[in-house]
Amino acid sequence: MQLPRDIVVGPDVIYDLKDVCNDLKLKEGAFIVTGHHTRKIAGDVVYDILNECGYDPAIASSKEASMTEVNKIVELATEANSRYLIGVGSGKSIDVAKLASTQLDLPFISVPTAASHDGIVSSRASIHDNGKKASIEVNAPMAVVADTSIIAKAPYRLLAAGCGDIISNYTAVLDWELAHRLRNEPFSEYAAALSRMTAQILMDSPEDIKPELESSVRIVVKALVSSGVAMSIAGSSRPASGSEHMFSHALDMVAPNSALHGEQCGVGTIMMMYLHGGDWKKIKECLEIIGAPTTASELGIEDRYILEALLVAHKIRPERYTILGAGLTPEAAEKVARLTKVIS
Ligand SMILES: NC(=O)C1=CN([C@@H]2O[C@H](COP(=O)(O)OP(=O)(O)OC[C@H]3O[C@@H](n4cnc5c(N)ncnc54)[C@H](OP(=O)(O)O)[C@@H]3O)[C@@H](O)[C@H]2O)C=CC1
Ligand SMILES: O=C(CO)COP(=O)(O)O
Ligand SMILES: [Zn+2]
Repeated sequence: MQLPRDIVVGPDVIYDLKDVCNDLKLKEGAFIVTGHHTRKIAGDVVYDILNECGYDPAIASSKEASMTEVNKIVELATEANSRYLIGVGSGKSIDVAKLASTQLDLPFISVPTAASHDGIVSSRASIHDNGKKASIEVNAPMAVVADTSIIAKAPYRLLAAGCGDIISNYTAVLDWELAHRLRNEPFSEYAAALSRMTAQILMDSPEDIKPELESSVRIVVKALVSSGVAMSIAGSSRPASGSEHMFSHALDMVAPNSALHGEQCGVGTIMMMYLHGGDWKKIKECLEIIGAPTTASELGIEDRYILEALLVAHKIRPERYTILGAGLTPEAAEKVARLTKVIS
């Protein structure tokens, strides 16, 4: 099991990066992978911090989580003789840096600028290749530096999306238990309990999550860290990714304009909880309090794509058994989407 050695969360901790690097015996040879927006927000700050220490860093922006971008970063980091990689930004930049560092067999540090997904700490990378998204086992970050002052200034939509990604742990664990019972799939009680407890913390007090509040960011970041740790314990994304994630991945494929990963997973959780016979109304209510989308129109996605995604979701990852089983009939898909008021 791989876990980060240092996890630093709090206001202005980006300026502790030098100490974190020193603790890990990482000095010269940083390669910073950042995004187009997040470069100005934090990528250049990280560059300046390391440059002022005389560590001679290199920096590149990545535009998408694709194998093309991973190959580009591997090439640039090799040319620069880099000794470690730092992913600074959103889910896509972090995933690209994570996979590139694994391919190069170099240490990786995660510096998220938004609390929008639990990949900030996980030993997985979600990368597009040949039109399909793959969840790849990678080395976990050696350290995570989550500056809550930066994250609190990110658009609130990103924080609400992170809550959707956490709440989705409920149905992910139910799917995992189902697969364990029906298919004798290996199951970790500890990873499942950690994942469920993480979702429970948010469900118990969703009103604590508010825009521009450093305390809200701290709650969500800590939950995302726990969720990522649960994946590392399990050695797969099972504790945090079930049928609701398959629905989100399917939506990414069928909808012309998909929404944020965590937003789609939250809406997926409402519908998958209905299929599990659980309290889907509570999930919906909790997302509403947080201010995350609960309907197709709030996602900015037409109803017909929701139905299309529901029909193909079981094919996204056939080896991962979930409540979707061999797939929904068109009538069942329409029923779950209408009853849960995801479509009107
Ligand atoms: N590896 C894993 O275990 C997991 C991976 N994922 C993956 O992560 C991705 C989703 O990540 P997510 O972060 O939701 O979405 P994106 O990576 O699509 O980022 C959304 C946008 O937010 C911007 N952004 C980030 N931080 C800030 C900020 N502080 N201020 C202003 N804008 C900001 C980004 O800018 P910029 O253009 O600079 O990037 C980007 O345009 C998906 O590809 C998903 O599959 C999700 C969960 C787990
Ligand atoms: O998004 C994830 C967990 O929140 C990772 O899951 P996937 O394995 O579905 O990419
Ligand atoms: Zn997710």
